Amino acid sequence: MNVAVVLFTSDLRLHDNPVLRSALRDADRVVPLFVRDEAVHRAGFDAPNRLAFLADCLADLDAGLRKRGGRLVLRTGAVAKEVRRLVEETGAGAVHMAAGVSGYAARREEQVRTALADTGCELRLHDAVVTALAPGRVVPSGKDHFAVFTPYFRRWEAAGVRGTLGAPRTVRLPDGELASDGLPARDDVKNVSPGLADGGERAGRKLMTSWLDGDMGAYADGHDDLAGDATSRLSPHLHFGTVSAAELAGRAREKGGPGGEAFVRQLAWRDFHHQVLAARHDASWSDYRPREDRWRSDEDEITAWKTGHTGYPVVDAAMRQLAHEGWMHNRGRLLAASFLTKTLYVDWRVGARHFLELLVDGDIANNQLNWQWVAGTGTDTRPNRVLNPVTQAKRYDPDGDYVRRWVPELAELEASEIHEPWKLDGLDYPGPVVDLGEARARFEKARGLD
Ligand SMILES: Cc1cc2nc3c(=O)[nH]c(=O)nc-3n(C[C@H](O)[C@H](O)[C@H](O)COP(=O)(O)OP(=O)(O)OC[C@H]3O[C@@H](n4cnc5c(N)ncnc54)[C@H](O)[C@@H]3O)c2cc1C
Repeated sequence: MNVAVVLFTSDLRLHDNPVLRSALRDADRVVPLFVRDEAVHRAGFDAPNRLAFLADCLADLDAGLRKRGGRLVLRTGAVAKEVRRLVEETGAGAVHMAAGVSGYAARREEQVRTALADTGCELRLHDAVVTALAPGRVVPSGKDHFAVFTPYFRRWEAAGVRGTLGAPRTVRLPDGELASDGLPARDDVKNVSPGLADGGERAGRKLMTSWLDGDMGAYADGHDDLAGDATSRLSPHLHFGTVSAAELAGRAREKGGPGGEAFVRQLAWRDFHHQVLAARHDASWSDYRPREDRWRSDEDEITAWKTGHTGYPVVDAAMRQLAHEGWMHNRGRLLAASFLTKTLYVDWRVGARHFLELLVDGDIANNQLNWQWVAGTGTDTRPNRVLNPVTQAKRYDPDGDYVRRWVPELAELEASEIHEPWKLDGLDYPGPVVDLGEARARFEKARGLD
């Protein structure tokens, strides 16, 4: 009996999963394993919204495996130790897992490799599982990653994504009993955002299909329209791997048209940030391009930002959407992050940490590098641009419907009033936490632009 272990990580799916397919090709018995890693818990990365979504994903993965004759084995502890234990229990000859991009993933890979060193069992890593294109697959000459998106995108497009793999028909477990912890239940997780989406591969594939079958044409012009909500909302599924980035990019490319092209470009942004982090693990919490910032830290202002009470309606709407759904529209993320880092001139790490506490798609590569992009310490080629929350609101929420949805205090206001409520009297809504002109001057001085 030839046994392989499949260690599921950020690839909680049966469709288009090169890790699972390789294991099934190489071995006649496969043990699907997920380890609830103590290190993730210690790092505080198991925030309630992601834990709840993960519970859905594990339940669905287990159900899909059972339909095919298998099941998910769940263990809790240090990943390397648990993998070794299972290898000893089953006599597995190989452990298959997806290659990751973060420092955490690199350490985990190394620990598993070390733990297996004297077992005769090999670790096999698979590329292009978490991303559509593997990090390092395209690089500028003499460098290990692209630091600018546009040239990366040209090479990304030319390289093309790999073909899609189907889901396996059967998964055969080794003979005998295998111990497993009980699956976590979403309902047992406390402090979950009330509007959190459902997780799991079936939910992800349903969303992907309706997105690809829908009017993607509207995406090209509408993806920045805050109230229109015309983006895919697939980010949590891409984060947990319940939807494959390669399959999604391949299918969106086939669909084509301006909407399909604009959407594929966003998927390439995801790969771009992943290849930056893969080459620069330190960029998760250190400035990618230090600017000698001496950030401010006013606790009242930070609290106003976190709770959606800055007095700038579009920023407050975005922050309240985050609290309610565990998700925020991309334009909202840009505005909220610009407001914190450039208008309040607060360290991007404060904002990134808060986002990671709430975002269901909270992802080290995408979150930290987007925060750095906005703060001007990352890969933006115009690092000192400041987004004005009033002009941006008038442009991306012209009727005020996004603000009305999330800031009920302002629901009765006309479109012409809603983005500047300080001009009106008698509202139960805070005044602006800062004057925009003064804030811009402060930022320009700090960056030596005055
Ligand atoms: C400050 C800030 C923090 C962010 N934090 C995260 C995060 O933790 N996790 C996360 O997945 N995305 C993050 N993003 C990127 C982006 O906002 C979300 O991916 C997007 O809003 C998710 O919605 P969607 O799936 O409907 O996107 P769509 O517009 O439908 O795009 C499809 C997919 O493309 C990818 N994508 C889109 N925009 C970006 C981008 N700017 N960078 C990288 N990938 C992108 C995402 O995987 C997304 O699901 C952040 C952006 C900013 C400005």
